[in-house]
Amino acid sequence: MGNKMPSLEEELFPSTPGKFKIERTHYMNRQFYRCFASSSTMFLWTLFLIALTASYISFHSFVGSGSRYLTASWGGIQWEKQIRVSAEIHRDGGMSVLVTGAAGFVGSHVSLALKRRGDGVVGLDNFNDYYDPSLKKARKALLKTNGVFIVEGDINDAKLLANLFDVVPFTHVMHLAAQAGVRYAMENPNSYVHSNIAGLVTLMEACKSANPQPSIVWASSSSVYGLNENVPFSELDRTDQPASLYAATKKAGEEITHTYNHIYGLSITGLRFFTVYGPWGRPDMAYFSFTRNILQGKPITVYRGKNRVDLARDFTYIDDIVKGCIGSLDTSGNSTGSGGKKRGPAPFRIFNLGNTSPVTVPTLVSILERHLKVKAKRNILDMPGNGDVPFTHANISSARMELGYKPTTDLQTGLKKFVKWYLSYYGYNHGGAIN
Ligand SMILES: O=C(O)[C@H]1O[C@H](OP(=O)(O)OP(=O)(O)OC[C@H]2O[C@@H](n3ccc(=O)[nH]c3=O)[C@H](O)[C@@H]2O)[C@H](O)[C@@H](O)[C@@H]1O
Repeated sequence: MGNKMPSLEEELFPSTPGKFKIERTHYMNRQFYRCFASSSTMFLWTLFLIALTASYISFHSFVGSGSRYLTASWGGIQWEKQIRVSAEIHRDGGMSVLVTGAAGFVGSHVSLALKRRGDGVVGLDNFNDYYDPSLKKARKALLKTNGVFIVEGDINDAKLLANLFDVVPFTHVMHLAAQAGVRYAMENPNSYVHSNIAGLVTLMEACKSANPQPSIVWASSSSVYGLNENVPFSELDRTDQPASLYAATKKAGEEITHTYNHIYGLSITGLRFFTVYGPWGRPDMAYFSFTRNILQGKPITVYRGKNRVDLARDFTYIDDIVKGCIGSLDTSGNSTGSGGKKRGPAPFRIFNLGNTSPVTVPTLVSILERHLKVKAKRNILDMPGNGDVPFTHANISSARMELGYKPTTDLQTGLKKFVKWYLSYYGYNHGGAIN
């Protein structure tokens, strides 16, 4: 009997289902001939096979729903192990954070920063194709080499969320998964409802039922200020005049999270991000698509507001946003509920995270031209009624006071870092479509 027998784990969790069948048949045939060489050996083999079958059945009842573990893309012993390892905390007083949208722009940066300081991080992302999924896969690979495991799944999958909370008692959730983009909401409105409303509620349900309940920090948007004209935008200004469906779903998110805070005692911090940019950024955003088109010698469309006024944004560099996110996690305070019941009041906070110095879109283009050393072909167009707002400008005194938030990167410096990354990632001759 010189042949190595497959271990129980190899039998139950073959690397591919096809391999399982072939190897097993082959193995059985060999054993069949050997066994029948002697009847006493045959008796022993019968006993062995009965024992093997019994342990197979009992193992399945132990894991609860065997079919899910063997057929779903998530689940299983190996999967759980990767999650536990990724969630391990390596510093005193550290936290274990579930980061949704971890393969996204902000999500990947926050995950890395948390991991580097010793916190446990598990990512969740559905890798949808709103923009080139290969960029998301590249971010995933970067996170993997830094010890962050990203689960491939959707925040609408309540079973998956419950399972994740069963495996790891997350202290915090950094919720960054969303359908982003202001103008795309006219093309695909339902994707905003799916991720920003339905997905958010499914996540809140999972958080409220988890024991212990995590504290939640999540991404709202500067777009909630909509048609507000008070500048700079303060958290106390009105936010009931959204200009796009995207903004409306983010505003709805602020109201939805408030009810979960009120009814279930979940600690909630909503962050209104102001046009975040930087390395590993989102290809659908203006600074990114302008860079691609300028390098390819293609024209760019620069929108202009009423009365030929330039549009302006309070562009905020990714590293500053990451600091704001981590400051929010560190100061979030605990959720108070348990068993789905509120035990006392919990914090409910909303902060602007901006740069406090708006820059016009034509100036953004000029900075890019300088860094790229290529002149842009500009098409100036009156802003269509597509959900855009003319300008944004953040008042950040609240975030400064409560989170110690202090942006330090101006647009010129931040774009230089972006261009450097862009050229190293795509090269000068990146010809393929980015979106
Ligand atoms: O701060 C926010 O809340 C939002 O910031 C960005 O939205 P937006 O400011 O519209 O960012 P871009 O799409 O990069 O547009 C920036 C500016 O460039 C202008 N633009 C955009 C595209 C284009 O082809 N031409 C052009 O002039 C837009 O009108 C806007 O004024 C993000 O895309 C949203 O996900 C985020 O929530």
